[in-house]
Amino acid sequence: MEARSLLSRVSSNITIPAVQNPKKFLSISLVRSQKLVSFRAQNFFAPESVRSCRKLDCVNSVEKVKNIVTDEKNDQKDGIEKKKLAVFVSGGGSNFRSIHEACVGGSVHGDVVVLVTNKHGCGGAEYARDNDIPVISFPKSNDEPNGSSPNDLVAALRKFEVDFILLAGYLKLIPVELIQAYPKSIVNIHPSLLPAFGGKGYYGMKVHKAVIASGARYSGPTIHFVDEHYDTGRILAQKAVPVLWDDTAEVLAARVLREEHRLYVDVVAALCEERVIGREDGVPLIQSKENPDEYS
Ligand SMILES: Nc1nc2c(c(=O)[nH]1)N[C@@H](CN(C=O)c1ccc(C(=O)N[C@@H](CCC(=O)O)C(=O)O)cc1)CN2
Ligand SMILES: NCC(=O)N[C@@H]1O[C@H](COP(=O)([O-])[O-])[C@@H](O)[C@H]1O
Repeated sequence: MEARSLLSRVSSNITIPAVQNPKKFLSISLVRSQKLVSFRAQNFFAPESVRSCRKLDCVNSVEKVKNIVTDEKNDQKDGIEKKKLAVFVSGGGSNFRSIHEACVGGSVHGDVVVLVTNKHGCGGAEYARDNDIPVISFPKSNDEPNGSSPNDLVAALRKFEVDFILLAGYLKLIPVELIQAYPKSIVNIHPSLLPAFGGKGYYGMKVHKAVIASGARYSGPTIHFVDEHYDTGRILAQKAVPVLWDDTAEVLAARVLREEHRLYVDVVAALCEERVIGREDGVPLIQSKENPDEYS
């Protein structure tokens, strides 16, 4: 069904406070002119000094989005605070690097405040250390005897005042403790067009080999919210790329990865600018920065 047909007009701006769980308070406002809900979780576990009501005024007018004013001193852009990001990696971390570079360059209104990995020697962790980004090992394992427990990791992420968790080539299952602590605030990038070629066993080159063996003519990255199972959370963004007749898994992987870097930066920018809107049926949409009446 066309997205527009699901969008109907409501007469006034209604704020519906909904406590999603004792650790979080979700303030949801219906946008005046469309039945869309923007959401941001407020973290009650932040120290009192930084706890602030970040109830979001939904932005749906061209004026508001276009007249974005950057207040460098207070890390604000048109009243929207800069978001604190935790990135989870297991490997080389090229998606992590492109997100970090976008934060440093200003195209993403966020800061990577901590890196989490199950491989403390991986390329992503090396890059984090080279850029003075703290590294946390998770989970505890034979390889990582100093790894954190789920509850210790949640406590650490609270101390870093993390707003969003970005999985970028992280190869372990995120436990329910983390998902409950960060509702609608954990996203993952997967290198196929989910729901195809996803789930346990589908990661890295295994995904691209399966795509080629299937004869699929298209593949591409999917970014989705994370739930308690592998690759079954709500899809937020996708980008199709062609699969050519003579592609090897490596060639296809490189083509998909180039699009991953672009797509993830665009999605993280939307998350940090609070342009992710819930459609009436629960499908998350991204509001266009250039034309706020358009969604994708
Ligand atoms: N709760 C969730 N955790 C994670 C998700 C998710 O959607 N929900 N996404 C994955 C990333 N991922 C696909 O995008 C993925 C990663 C790893 C696996 C997998 O089968 N892993 C193997 C172990 C691999 C290893 O340790 O080297 C396994 O579990 O047997 C599937 C999909 C991140 N976490
Ligand atoms: N199922 C999870 C999965 O396969 N994730 C994939 O791992 C790669 C990590 O690359 P990077 O470390 O260079 O960002 C990326 O292609 C990402 O989509």
